[in-house]
Amino acid sequence: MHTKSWTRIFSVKKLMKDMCECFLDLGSGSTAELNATPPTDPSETHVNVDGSISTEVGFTAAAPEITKLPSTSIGNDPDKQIEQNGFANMESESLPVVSNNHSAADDAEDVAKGQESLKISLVNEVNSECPPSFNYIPRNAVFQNAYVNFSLARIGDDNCCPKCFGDCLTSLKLCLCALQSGGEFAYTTEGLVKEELMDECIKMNRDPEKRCLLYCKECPVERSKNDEILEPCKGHVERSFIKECWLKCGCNKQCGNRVVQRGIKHKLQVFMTAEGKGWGLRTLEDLPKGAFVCEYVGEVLTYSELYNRVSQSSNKNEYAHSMLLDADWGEETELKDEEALCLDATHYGNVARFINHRCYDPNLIEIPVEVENPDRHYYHLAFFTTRKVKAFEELTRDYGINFDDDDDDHLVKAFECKCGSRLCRSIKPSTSKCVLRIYIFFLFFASNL
Ligand SMILES: C[S@@+](CC[C@H](N)C(=O)[O-])C[C@H]1O[C@@H](n2cnc3c(N)ncnc32)[C@H](O)[C@@H]1O
Repeated sequence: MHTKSWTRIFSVKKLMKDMCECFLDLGSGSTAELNATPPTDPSETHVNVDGSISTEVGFTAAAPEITKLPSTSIGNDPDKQIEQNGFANMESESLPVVSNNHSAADDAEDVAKGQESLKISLVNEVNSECPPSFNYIPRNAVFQNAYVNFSLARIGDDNCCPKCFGDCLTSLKLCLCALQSGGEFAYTTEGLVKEELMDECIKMNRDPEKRCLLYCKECPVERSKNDEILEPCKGHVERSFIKECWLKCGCNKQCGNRVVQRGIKHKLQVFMTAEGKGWGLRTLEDLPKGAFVCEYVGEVLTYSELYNRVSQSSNKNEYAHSMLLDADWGEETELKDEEALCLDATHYGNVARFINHRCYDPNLIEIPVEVENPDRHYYHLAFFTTRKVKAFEELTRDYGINFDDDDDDHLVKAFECKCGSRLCRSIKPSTSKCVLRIYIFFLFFASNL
């Protein structure tokens, strides 16, 4: 324990790396701090809410409501072909619409193509870049090997609240679903995540040093590498779950413990960021703290399926749109391949694929939400606001990237962060901090001579 905390405070490798960066900085006379662009003040942004744009749009036709996606040969081939179930024809016939014609304008008016209860517009007032081509899906869809079984028979009476009626939130007795959300209802009667739960989630996410990590006995991430020697698990952040009422519960559809399953309820817009982060997502209305914004939707893949996609791809940033469903990893002795799941929104996804990263103090946080599946291998990743958010503010989340390390296992590869946070993790240390670190470095070596 003592050694662990000492290595956390003093990492020789990190110190050497910082020193090299500092020497380079001193030589060039520039620091990332000086280069960091502050985020645009939302109040100064001119927004075209009606969705009219001057760009071309390249969205493909939306996927039908399916729970199984066909096998795809997605990889480094830009002309990806979908091989089975006649999807190849559907794709090539409707792909891609890249012109300033009527359907492009329609796409800009509603990125979701009518599949959400609200239209989600798209604007680009910064450059002439076209939005990426992807299939909008409002709900997760299983790709191939992932084991996701929504059978009612799998939900035991202690995994739902069959004896409840009406609205569980207003009932005097705590329902069985609430007991699985840490012993209380996660939501207020206004449909917001309760303050205490939100603050606990923020604390768990904010400081990587204080995160509680769960370790798998045999980690699917390491297993996928197929190396001769299986590396130990690097750990998965422990998270609080929300359990929502569902089909087998006795309450009605309007029950206050059903929020994420109702879908997007606040007006959102995809827009081109001015800071060079590419496309981003913003709210068009003021949001209170704890409000549900959207869930991260994509193809449900096993980790090894995702690993194969990434390793076959020549563009290492292509899979920046994927997230692990690892909140439960490390709880069991051994996780089977088909139970170690992740979401990939690269080719099929929803608006969440546009959410950019902000270090330390983003205005969104992801919380695992259990709706259909009692085993927690599969769950929904839902984004809620961490504070009040003003209309036209960009919505951001912390990807959990450590810009210092060459973290090869992270699905999103490190980029030059332009989040503008005062506590941005990719900002190199200032000259004074640098001098101090050099001093500590020499002290350390002197004391070891
Ligand atoms: C999930 S995508 C987010 C949407 C993306 N901006 C787009 O145009 O599709 C993640 C990618 O967005 C970019 N990005 C996200 N946050 C950023 C940040 N704070 N600074 C710079 N680039 C960022 C990086 O290229 C990253 O790999």
